[in-house]
Order: sequence, then structure tokens, then C-alpha cells
Amino acid sequence: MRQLIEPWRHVFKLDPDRELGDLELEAICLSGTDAILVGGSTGVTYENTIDLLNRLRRYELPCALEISDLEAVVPGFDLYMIPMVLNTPDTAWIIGQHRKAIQRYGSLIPWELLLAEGYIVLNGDSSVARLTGADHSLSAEGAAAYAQIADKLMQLPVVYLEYSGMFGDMKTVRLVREMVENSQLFYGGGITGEAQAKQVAALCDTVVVGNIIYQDIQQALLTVQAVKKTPQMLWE
Ligand SMILES: CC(C)=CCC/C(C)=C/CC/C(C)=C/CC/C(C)=C/CC/C(C)=C/CC/C(C)=C/CC/C(C)=C/COP(=O)(O)OP(=O)(O)O
Ligand SMILES: O=P(O)(O)OC[C@@H](O)CO
Ligand SMILES: [Mg+2]
Repeated sequence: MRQLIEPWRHVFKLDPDRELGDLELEAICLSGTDAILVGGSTGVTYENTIDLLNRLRRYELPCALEISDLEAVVPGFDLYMIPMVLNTPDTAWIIGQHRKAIQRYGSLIPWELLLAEGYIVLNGDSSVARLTGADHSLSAEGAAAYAQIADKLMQLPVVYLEYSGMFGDMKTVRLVREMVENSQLFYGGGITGEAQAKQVAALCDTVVVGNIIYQDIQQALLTVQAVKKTPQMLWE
């Protein structure tokens, strides 16, 4: 499954708990983005997730489900991304929910379709920070240390810098970039247009765009080419 995500430079994250019209969904799916990630931290249910998947299947894009709730695990996605929040003191969000899921689904789990994400949650005002009690007031060095735990000790396929709702601190992103060697570095949070998309694209492997889809779809669409046309800086 690492091969599936490797070429992803730009991804739109769609929240099943938010409304998107058919025309807007079509524009998103035909925008040239590399994949759709379905997820949200609150209000995600089996019903709204399966409904969104059915609508997405009219298009040929890869669709991944980022699991945030045990009750909303829907079959039929190309890939299941499993967040593990590294900077929370609450083990429920690192491995606890995961243990419950494995006990519940047992032999039904298509392990070859699962990818773990080492999440580092950095916006204290986001629902995900409130939900998980994440220690968001990290220095750049603190965030980079968590990134090294994910990349070097745990050898997770994905390190996810999560600033949901706020544009991140590029000094922190740059330091994390310098430390991550093997994991694919995802960034999500507060991208509202081309300029921000380009800054992140220069530093990270995969740029995730979420909320702006629901606020200003034209700006959201512009982020696709902004990312695609920006080469990544090379790191020694
Ligand atoms: C037959 C079949 C397909 C069976 C399925 C098998 C399967 C895939 C089983 C699951 C196995 C497994 C290990 C599951 C994990 C279960 C689980 C609930 C884990 C917890 C994940 C977690 C840490 C959740 C916390 C929240 C979080 C990190 C969510 C990620 C998404 C996110 C950050 C969204 C951002 O939220 P957003 O909506 O942008 O926030 P705002 O509201 O502020 O905008
Ligand atoms: O919604 P935004 O702020 O774009 O963040 C994207 C995504 O990373 C949230 O998990
Ligand atoms: Mg959101």
C-alpha cells in the first residue's frame, strides 16, 4: 500500500459530516488531485461515510478512509489510514481504540489495505486536539523528536503534521522535514490558497487540503496545480 500513496503530492480531505453538492464534488474529483481522503474528527458515522463513498465511486480517483471512529468503519475503500496520535498522554488515541478495533473486526481486517500514520497534532484550537488532549504546545525540536520516533523507531509509513484549521509554523515543518527520512511526510492544516500550498509543497511529500473546500471551492481547486508545479526541496 505504500506504493499506492507514494505518488500522492496533493490530496483533498472530505469530511462526511459536511455537505458538498454534486457539482462541487465533481470539480474536486476532476481537479487533478491525486486522491481523496475521507475523514473528520467529529460527527463521522457509518451512514454519512458510506453515502460519501458511494458518491465518490462515480470517479476513478483512489479513495482512502482515515478511521477516526470505530462505528464508522466502512468496507469498500481502496485503503484504510489509521491515525496514531503520538503527542497525546491518552493511550486511547495511540493504541487503545486500535486494540478495540482489532478485537472487534478480528479476521475480517484486510491488513494489506491498512497504513499507520504517526500523527503530530499542533493546533490546540482544533477538534482533534481537544478530542485527544494532544500536547500541542511543542517547540519545533519537540515536534521533530516525535517525527523521529515515527520515522526511525516505529518506522511508520506516514508522518502526519496536523494543523487542522490553522496554517502551520514553517520553521517546525522545515525541521521535521530535515529529520524524516523514510516515512512519507503529510502536512494538513489551514491551506486556503496557492501561496500556502506552494510553501508546504516545497517541504512535504503530500499536501492535504480540507476545510477551504467548504468555504471557497475556487481557492481549494487552485491548490492542486500550485502543489503539482512546486518541486520539493532536496534534503541531504
Ligand atoms: C471488512 C472491513 C473493511 C473491515 C475493516 C477493518 C478495519 C479497517 C479495521 C480497523 C482497524 C483499526 C486498527 C482501526 C483503528 C480504530 C480507531 C478508531 C483508531 C483511533 C484513531 C484516532 C487516533 C482518532 C482520533 C482523531 C483523529 C486523529 C482523526 C483523524 C482525522 C482528522 C484529524 C481530522 C481532522 O478533523 P477536522 O474535521 O479537520 O477537524 P475540524 O473539525 O477542526 O475541521
Ligand atoms: O481542514 P484543513 O485545515 O485544511 O486541514 C486539513 C487536514 O489535515 C485536517 O486533517
Ligand atoms: Mg475538517
